[in-house]
Amino acid sequence: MHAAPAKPTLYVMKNADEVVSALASYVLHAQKEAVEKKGRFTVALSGGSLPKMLRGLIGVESVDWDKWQVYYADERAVPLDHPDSNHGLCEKELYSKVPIPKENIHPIDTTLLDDLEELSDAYEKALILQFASKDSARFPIFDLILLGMGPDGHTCSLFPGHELLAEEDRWVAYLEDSPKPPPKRITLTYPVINHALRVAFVATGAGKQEMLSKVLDQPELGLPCSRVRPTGGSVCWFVDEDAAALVRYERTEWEV
Ligand SMILES: O=C1O[C@H](COP(=O)(O)O)[C@@H](O)[C@H](O)[C@H]1O
Repeated sequence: MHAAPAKPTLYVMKNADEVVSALASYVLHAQKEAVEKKGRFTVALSGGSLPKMLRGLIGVESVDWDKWQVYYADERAVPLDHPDSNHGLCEKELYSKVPIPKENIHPIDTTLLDDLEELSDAYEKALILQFASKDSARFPIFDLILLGMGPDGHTCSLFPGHELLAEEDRWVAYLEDSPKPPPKRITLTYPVINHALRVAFVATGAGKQEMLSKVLDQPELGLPCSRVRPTGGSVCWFVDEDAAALVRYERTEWEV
């Protein structure tokens, strides 16, 4: 029998700083559980506003950085030092400030930037190496996927109305028509996101109010963020009061 898709849990904090510390405890808990069970912690990070929100982990002794294996929930097809690179942003906001081994970070292969099919296939192969063969595991099971919510309700590089919302087979897909620049990107697909053990969204600020209410209060709209419903895992939202101002969805008290 298949597990039912998880219902989102909503944690609302007073402000962005409280989101940062709640998120740090949540990530640490996920890390501890994963390392105890498997000796490693597989994480997919987003770009945008997310990397900065991980600052609560910087300088924390109980983070086992050498056990982290970091991938990207989505990436832009640009060189790693380009201002649009999600990897570049994570480097600036996180990796440069913590002792994470370079070999545990898995960026895209920038020799393949001219051929997006090759680029996404190569990223899928990198996942296969980490998570066993594609034949033995239908989809990889990340310990944690950290996501943001764009102003149009997109997450990863899965945009409203885009054909990739219907992808059922590939682990990593590409697009050349992202409505948000840059147009060329690769992204994890829903089957991968919805097989993760934990998925956490982070959204702060009044600019996210309307979209957050649509995503949580009107899932029937089918916005990309609303389609994140892991089966066998959990999905939660870490937001601040500014972002949650219009949301009617039930809140859950955050317990450290
Ligand atoms: O283009 C992207 O946007 C989303 C959302 O960004 P945010 O700045 O509104 O948090 C991000 O999660 C994704 O990784 C990125 O490529």
